[in-house]
Amino acid sequence: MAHYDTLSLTVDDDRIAQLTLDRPEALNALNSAMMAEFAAALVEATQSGARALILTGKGRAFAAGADIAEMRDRTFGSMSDANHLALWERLADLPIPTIGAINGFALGGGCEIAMMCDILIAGESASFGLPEITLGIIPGIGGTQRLTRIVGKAQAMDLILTGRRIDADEARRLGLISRVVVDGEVVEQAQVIARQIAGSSARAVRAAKECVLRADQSSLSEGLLFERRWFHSLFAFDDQTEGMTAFLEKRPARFADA
Ligand SMILES: C[C@@H](CO)C(=O)SCCNC(=O)CCNC(=O)[C@H](O)C(C)(C)COP(=O)(O)OP(=O)(O)OC[C@H]1O[C@@H](n2cnc3c(N)ncnc32)[C@H](O)[C@@H]1OP(=O)(O)O
Repeated sequence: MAHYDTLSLTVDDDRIAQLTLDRPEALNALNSAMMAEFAAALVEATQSGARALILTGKGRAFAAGADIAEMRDRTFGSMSDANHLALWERLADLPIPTIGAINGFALGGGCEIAMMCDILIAGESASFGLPEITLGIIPGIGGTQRLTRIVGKAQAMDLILTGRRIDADEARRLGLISRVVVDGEVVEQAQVIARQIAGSSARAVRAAKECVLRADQSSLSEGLLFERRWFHSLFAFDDQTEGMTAFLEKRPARFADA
């Protein structure tokens, strides 16, 4: 793995990649150096053959948002010419499942990156919010769009216009995250989920991810057709025969790429 200054990337023997944001002294504030390294690390993780990626933060935050010190003196020209913050979107395009393991603060851009993950689990004392309004700006890493799709207009307006923070239980009630776990066990629990995914058929996992994501972006009839076509196509591969044979022979399936 390459050396990074603002994050670390590991890939273990089970082909689980873990990307850890690593600027704990600034609560993992997302600066330009981290954004460039993040994009490079995603490429490296994918090329390593990883079957799932865990994203977490070092210290008492997942990430407390974009780096305010770095942004304060920026101008409209420098922000728009550089299409600032656009690189973070690469996470949403990753072909393998992503699991956000949220410890502590996930605010502003931290919350927005978390919402890009496919599966999101958080420690009991994690907190989420989009406080950009208090800085005289709005979310810039997809926060208004993703939050509205996830929780609906009224809740999104409430959270974005007031900038208030919510705890892990409220985030789960609203649908932002899927599981709340004991603080300190977030990464461990994410690894359990990642191993389960890595032991499944790689093609079926990819198909499932593409279909679920399609649900957000297409009409129901297009989504249903997309799902059915993927379903049919999985019968072209050995994993389907192996999965069904294993069930009938009452043994665990042994998928080729697991
Ligand atoms: C543009 C959009 C993306 O769409 C954004 O993300 S804008 C940023 C939105 N985020 C915020 O507004 C959160 C800012 N941070 C806080 O409100 C607080 O730090 C806190 C998360 C509530 C934690 O407060 P606490 O009192 O526990 O800790 P400190 O405030 O002393 O923070 C420690 C240390 O980290 C620095 N820091 C925290 N967040 C950021 C940030 N977003 N950018 C830059 N630096 C940040 C903070 O300045 C402290 O540094 P120190 O004074 O110790 O040098």
